[in-house]
Amino acid sequence: SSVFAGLAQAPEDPILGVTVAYNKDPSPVKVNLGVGAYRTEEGKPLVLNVVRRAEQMLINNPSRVKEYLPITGLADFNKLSAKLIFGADSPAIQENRVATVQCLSGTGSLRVGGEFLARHYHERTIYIPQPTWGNHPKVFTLAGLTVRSYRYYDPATRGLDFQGLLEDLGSAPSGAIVLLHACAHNPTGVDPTLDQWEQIRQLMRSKALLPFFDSAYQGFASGSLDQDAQSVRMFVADGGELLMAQSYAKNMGLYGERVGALSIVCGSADVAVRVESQLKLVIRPMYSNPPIHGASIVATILKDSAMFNEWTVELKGMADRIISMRQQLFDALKTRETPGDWSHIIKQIGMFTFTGLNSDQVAFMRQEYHIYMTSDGRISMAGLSGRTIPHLADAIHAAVT
Ligand SMILES: Cc1[nH+]cc(COP(=O)(O)O)c(/C=N/[C@@H](CC(=O)O)C(=O)O)c1O
Repeated sequence: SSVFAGLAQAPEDPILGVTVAYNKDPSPVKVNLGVGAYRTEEGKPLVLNVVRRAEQMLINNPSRVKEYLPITGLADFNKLSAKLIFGADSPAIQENRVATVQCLSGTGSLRVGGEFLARHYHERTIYIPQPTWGNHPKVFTLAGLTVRSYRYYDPATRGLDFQGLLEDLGSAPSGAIVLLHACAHNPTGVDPTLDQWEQIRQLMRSKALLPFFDSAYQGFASGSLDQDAQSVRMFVADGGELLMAQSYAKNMGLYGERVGALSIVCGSADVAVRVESQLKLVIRPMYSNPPIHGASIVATILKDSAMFNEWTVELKGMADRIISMRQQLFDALKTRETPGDWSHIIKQIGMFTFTGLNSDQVAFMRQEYHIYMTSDGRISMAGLSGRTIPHLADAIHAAVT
């Protein structure tokens, strides 16, 4: 017998469980469009050339050791990560008002930030977009925050519910925390325009709402690292405070290395010093200190201008391939005269298309066509290729007719 004999079987994760089901399917025509992980035209995971070069340099470095990193992580990596998202000319960086800690990828950065806020911030409520990344509510609830939603997506227009967003944030208690996707909103692929971001910023600052940015796709939405950071930089430019979770999983293809950073932009340098000291008390009993390998790869690339440029070229290549998948899927549905307006496929940006297909149609496509996607109708465009697009278009056509 076991002391855990009474334990219930937990359900599979809505996103990562799709890969579990996909792996069990023996069909030769199966396609995995679930997890947001980039695949090449040949359907294979991609290790960027610049990452391989950086790893080679690290391995060849005779003085390389495997000592513990500080609780806050690799110092070079932290400085370079802040520069990447806030900009090399960021006033907040120049005034030493940014506390940055290396965390376990985007998820770890969100969790450490959530725990820090639950411990040290006066407002325990965090407003997250409806819909949002499936893990967000669990991360913040377990961190000790109270999760509420703000309207974000309008199914009727398949666009932003901007009025609903402004109303919900307008009626939030002053000082509440607001989670914002920096770019390439997951799962909808719908981002506010720069004008709308400015209205959001004004409303939030007028109510002292605390921005918590989640940047998991910088460079993936537009292909430009700077363009995809514009929303964040508008908030930093006004001198206000914010939290920022960064992930290198997608834009540097470091999924399994778990490389990310949490930055807190503070009102003054001496506050930033105290914030960093308190972040260490969150991290030490959680995982003590972060892994060295992935952060060393990122620091090697970001600090060398030639490697940085090579990275931006490879990143744009990934973004462009995803955009061409959008166009090809849209064209394939047009050719089939599939009923409905599918223009959102080419209007949405980032890794995902929020198709509008319902859970029954998703289940049908899995059973009949071995297409694997999340039940909310989200498709990871990076999982497609010229070879699989016709098969997906056939499945969508059959599902809606
Ligand atoms: C918005 C967002 N934020 C954070 C993460 C966490 O990424 P990390 O690997 O911890 O750096 C992901 C991952 N999203 C994809 C993978 C996943 O669900 O874990 C996805 O939505 O498929 C996000 O989509």
